[in-house]
Amino acid sequence: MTEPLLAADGVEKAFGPTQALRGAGVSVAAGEVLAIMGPSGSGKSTLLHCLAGIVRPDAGTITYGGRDLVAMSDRERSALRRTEFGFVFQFGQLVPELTCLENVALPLRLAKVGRRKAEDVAREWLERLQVSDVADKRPGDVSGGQGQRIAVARALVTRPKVVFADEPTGALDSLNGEKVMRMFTEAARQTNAAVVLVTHEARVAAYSDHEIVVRDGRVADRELAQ
Ligand SMILES: Nc1ncnc2c1ncn2[C@@H]1O[C@H](COP(=O)(O)OP(=O)(O)OP(=O)(O)O)[C@@H](O)[C@H]1O
Repeated sequence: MTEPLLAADGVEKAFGPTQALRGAGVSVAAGEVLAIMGPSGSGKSTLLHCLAGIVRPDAGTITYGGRDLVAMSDRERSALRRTEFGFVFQFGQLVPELTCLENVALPLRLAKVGRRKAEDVAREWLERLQVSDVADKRPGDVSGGQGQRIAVARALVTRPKVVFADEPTGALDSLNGEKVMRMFTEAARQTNAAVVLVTHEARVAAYSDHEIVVRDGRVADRELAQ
């Protein structure tokens, strides 16, 4: 069995009186795409946020590359998110004032890569996601599917070890949603990144290697996708 890169066990999390997670466990290996499915309010996003070090669980363990994520300081976790994790969300993640190329180059610029080099690498990612033609447009002037492919390029440009995606195709029609998923999972596999994907759509989860179903804050089911 492949060694997990990221693993959670017995994770519990309450928001006031709401017990969002009640002992959830899951693991993902490098190069693997994991889909977290389940009904609305079952705890999918909370599990993703715990795995990504955004939310600290009340109990349970989360290990990333052999390191204890729960024990890390906020500063260490935010450094880890910046350097080793990438994120794709449903909406509003691109900076509207920047061009698509500048948006994709931004994480590299923040990591102190020079402008020319950052833009060269960003251009390669736009090509890979087949959105080179909108490089000089602003996010407000591109289609929803193009915008999500730009968001995927921006998440992958720093070659993160894990990419977290919460309903990345939730705002798209099925044709565009599948195109985004195909390009996203292909690109992630090429870089050997693990992908943790929250979705309620079976056709999106079909791009994963493993699916789990979260119900009432627990992992109800774990099965190999075909
Ligand atoms: N920051 C928060 N403050 C208070 N309650 C929260 C918070 N985040 C989540 N919850 C609650 O925790 C439960 C699980 O929420 P979560 O967003 O993880 O579910 P989900 O399965 O991702 O739902 P959806 O598919 O609707 O996005 C819900 O009852 C939700 O209202």
